Amino acid sequence: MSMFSITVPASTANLGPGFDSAGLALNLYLTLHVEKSEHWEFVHESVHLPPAPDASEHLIYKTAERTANLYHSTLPPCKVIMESDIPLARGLGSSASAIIAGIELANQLCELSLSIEEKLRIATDIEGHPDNVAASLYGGLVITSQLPNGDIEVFKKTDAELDFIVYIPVVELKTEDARKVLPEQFTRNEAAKASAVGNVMIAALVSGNYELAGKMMEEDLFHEPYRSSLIPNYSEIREEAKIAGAFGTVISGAGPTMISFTSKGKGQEVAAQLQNLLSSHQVSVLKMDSDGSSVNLDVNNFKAFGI
Ligand SMILES: Nc1ncnc2c1ncn2[C@@H]1O[C@H](COP(=O)(O)OP(=O)(O)O)[C@@H](O)[C@H]1O
Ligand SMILES: N[C@@H](CCOP(=O)(O)O)C(=O)O
Repeated sequence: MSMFSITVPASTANLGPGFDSAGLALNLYLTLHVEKSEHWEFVHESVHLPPAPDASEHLIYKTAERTANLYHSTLPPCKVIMESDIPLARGLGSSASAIIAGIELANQLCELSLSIEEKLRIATDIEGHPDNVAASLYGGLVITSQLPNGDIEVFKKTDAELDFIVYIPVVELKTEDARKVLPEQFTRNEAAKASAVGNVMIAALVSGNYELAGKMMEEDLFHEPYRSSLIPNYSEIREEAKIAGAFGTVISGAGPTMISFTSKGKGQEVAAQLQNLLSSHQVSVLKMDSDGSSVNLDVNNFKAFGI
């Protein structure tokens, strides 16, 4: 008998030049059903999830324990039944969604009453960058910046008139590996050019000038030039999606999935054309998730368990 469930959306990060800053929540979900138990146990019920490791090795448990410890609290043992639509290590923010789920789990079990800002700060400490975790937590399009004092500023927008097409290859690419190919440093000239591209892209995206936003997405200088060789069919997907009518196509997060932005209602047509060319990719049309993570209490059961 479930006490509560936690739902967390997937996300796409960067949107081209918004490296480690821009994120957008997508309507694929990680769901946890949490039951009281004598000992910790995870049960994975999805083709996207590998067999569950020991609880002590589970990213969600480790995140929940770290969160509880931060507030000098102890997690009561639970059985967690997990379902997921989010493919792992494909650039759709699976680790960020798991981290948000772990924080929400500790927040409920230990009655921490964390604010959304506190959740974001813990999640960013664990993930290393705020883009995916902010999108999964807040929903919508988020533009984030972590300040030197650790505070994280978040701008959120939910009214983008867009469809999103994801091209998911069979192969995995760990974010950790895709970060290793990036330069440690940029010259002032390189940094100025790269941030100018990002500035115009964000201004265009937020103001609804999607033609310009798509054009600038494809001009990224922060990460795409270094990662493109790791991405199956990178140039072909960009070129064919443009011909089919997409505003722009970029690497989703650290890849290997790519994502196109099209006008609302155009997604299916573009996806159908690209799926014909990409027999080994899964091509899907997704929508923005506007709400971010949520917790649904089964009030009767929650009280009955005395938590
Ligand atoms: N629901 C989950 N439960 C446990 N671990 C997860 C879950 N989702 C992701 N992970 C961990 O995160 C890794 C993928 O993270 P990462 O390389 O950052 O790719 P992604 O782009 O999918 O976030 C997986 O290999 C797994 O170790
Ligand atoms: N800004 C990060 C985003 C990683 O996203 P993921 O979905 O691949 O985990 C990066 O580009 O490394």
